[in-house]
Amino acid sequence: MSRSPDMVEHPRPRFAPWLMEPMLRNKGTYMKVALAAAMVNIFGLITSLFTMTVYDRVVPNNAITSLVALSIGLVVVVVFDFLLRILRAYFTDLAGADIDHDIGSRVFRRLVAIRLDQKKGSTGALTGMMRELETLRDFFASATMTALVDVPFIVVTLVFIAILGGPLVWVPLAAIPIVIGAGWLTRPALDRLSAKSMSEGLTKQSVLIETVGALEMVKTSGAARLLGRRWSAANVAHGDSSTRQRLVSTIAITVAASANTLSYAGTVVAGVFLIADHRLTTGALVACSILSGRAVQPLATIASLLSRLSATRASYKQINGMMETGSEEPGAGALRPVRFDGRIELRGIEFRYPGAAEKTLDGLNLVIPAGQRVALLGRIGSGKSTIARLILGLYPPQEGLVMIDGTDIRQYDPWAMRGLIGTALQEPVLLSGSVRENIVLARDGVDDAEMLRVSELSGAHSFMGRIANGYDLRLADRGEGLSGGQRQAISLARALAGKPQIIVFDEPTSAMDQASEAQLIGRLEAELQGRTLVLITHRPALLRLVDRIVVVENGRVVQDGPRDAVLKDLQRPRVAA
Ligand SMILES: Nc1ncnc2c1ncn2[C@@H]1O[C@H](COP(=O)(O)OP(=O)(O)OP(=O)(O)O)[C@@H](O)[C@H]1O
Repeated sequence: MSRSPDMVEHPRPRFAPWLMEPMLRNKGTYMKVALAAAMVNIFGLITSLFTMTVYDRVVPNNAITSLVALSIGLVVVVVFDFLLRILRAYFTDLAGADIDHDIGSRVFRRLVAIRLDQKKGSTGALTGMMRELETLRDFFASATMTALVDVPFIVVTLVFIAILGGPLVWVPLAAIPIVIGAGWLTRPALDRLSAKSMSEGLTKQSVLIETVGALEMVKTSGAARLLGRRWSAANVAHGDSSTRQRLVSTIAITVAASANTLSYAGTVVAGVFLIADHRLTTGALVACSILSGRAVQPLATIASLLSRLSATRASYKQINGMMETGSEEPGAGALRPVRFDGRIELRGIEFRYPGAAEKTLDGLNLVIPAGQRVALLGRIGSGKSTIARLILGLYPPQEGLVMIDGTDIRQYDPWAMRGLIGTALQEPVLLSGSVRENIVLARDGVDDAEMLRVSELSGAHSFMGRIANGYDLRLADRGEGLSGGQRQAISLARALAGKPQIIVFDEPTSAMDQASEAQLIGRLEAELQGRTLVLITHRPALLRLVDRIVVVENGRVVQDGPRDAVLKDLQRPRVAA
């Protein structure tokens, strides 16, 4: 009788697809690793048989001819063993590098697509988490794979000992539970300490990133003392938990090492009695003592892996948390517009930032017809930049709709949609690399001619032209090496490149002098004809660019009309209530 599909339970996979898929893709390579590892184990057994034969047959009979033959055989085994070990390491690294590359790109793609309203943790914590990928890759892709192949050979080795040495097999058998027990007993403490140590490591990283990113401010505002305190507190906490974590894992690893020695020595001691009873030859004893060490050895490796398992699990949880955070990655049915007319509508918007007590936008309605140029005015903190963020789909509103060209923007592929909107936000953030790269940003359809055109428009050309190799000038992180106004001009050029039909400018000239601003406005007037402009500004001069002014207060539109009428009204002296 066939079961209905609904009755079939689908257990949650133990590991997430971002980890499993790249590993399974390398199945073939791991099979080769397993084969090489199996051969290496078999060679180990052969070596012990060689020793036994030498002790039992060659030494008593002084059989030099046999010794030569055996030695030649052994040399062949050693050569193969050498080659297979190298191949094993090579294939493991090959698969590791492939997995690393695959997981790395998946995690990076996800990081860029992370939904800002669901993002948790500071920049430092997020970058620290990327470092955890190393721990994860190393565990899953390298060491564990090799160790796992050795495990079945524990049984084979024990069977060999039982055949050669009979009851001697009880010695390594007794050592095995000790190793496993030490591993399991220390696990809970290790789990706890690993998670603690990792989160404290991330705190350290956060302080560091914040300090390095704001070095100029740290020096000028005297923030070094505050940050120094935070750094040493994070350092002490991290040092403390790492020391404890290492201590516990050392205990487990050392128990395994001691069990290995005990197993070897115990076999020798017990073997002496068996030889006395004529139940064992000297050669068999030597072979058994070698083999008993080999039987426990993989467990020692596993004990050390178990001690790393906790750290790996903590890293896995951390990265998986990020991978499961809401993503902007578009579904299969997402719309990918190639051009906008430029009509923007915000309908009944209620918006509160995650964790904020107050609503930032409260019942906001705004329709901007295609091709209209609108300024958003309002006091600081009134919600103007938030409106821009909502139009760009950086945050979804809790209530209401944001539409472009009559379509709810949630239906658009966010990357495709933002590619059609020219955006210059309040903080002009440049990247390391050349000025050219900063303007073009590897976008299709922005060639050198377009780059020069927009640089002239934004005013960037006036200073880039004066610098030798202007556009190939390499900038340090965040565009260090350029003035605030220069950075702003480059960020404007970036926004204008490709002639987007919709432009969103947030304080685009705040760092410019009046003359540069006036020239820019003159050039933009012609450029922005027929395009939709959302301009957020406190600078009156810029209002020349717009047809309409919308005044925002406490997240609502309180005034809206043609530019001159609203300006006149705003300039009228207010009568105190
Ligand atoms: N990422 C954020 N998380 C939480 N609250 C935020 C965030 N960004 C802004 N806010 C809050 O939202 C409110 C509106 O901010 P917004 O940046 O939209 O103001 P604005 O009108 O653009 O101000 P300004 O003219 O100073 O740029 C502010 O009270 C601010 O505290």
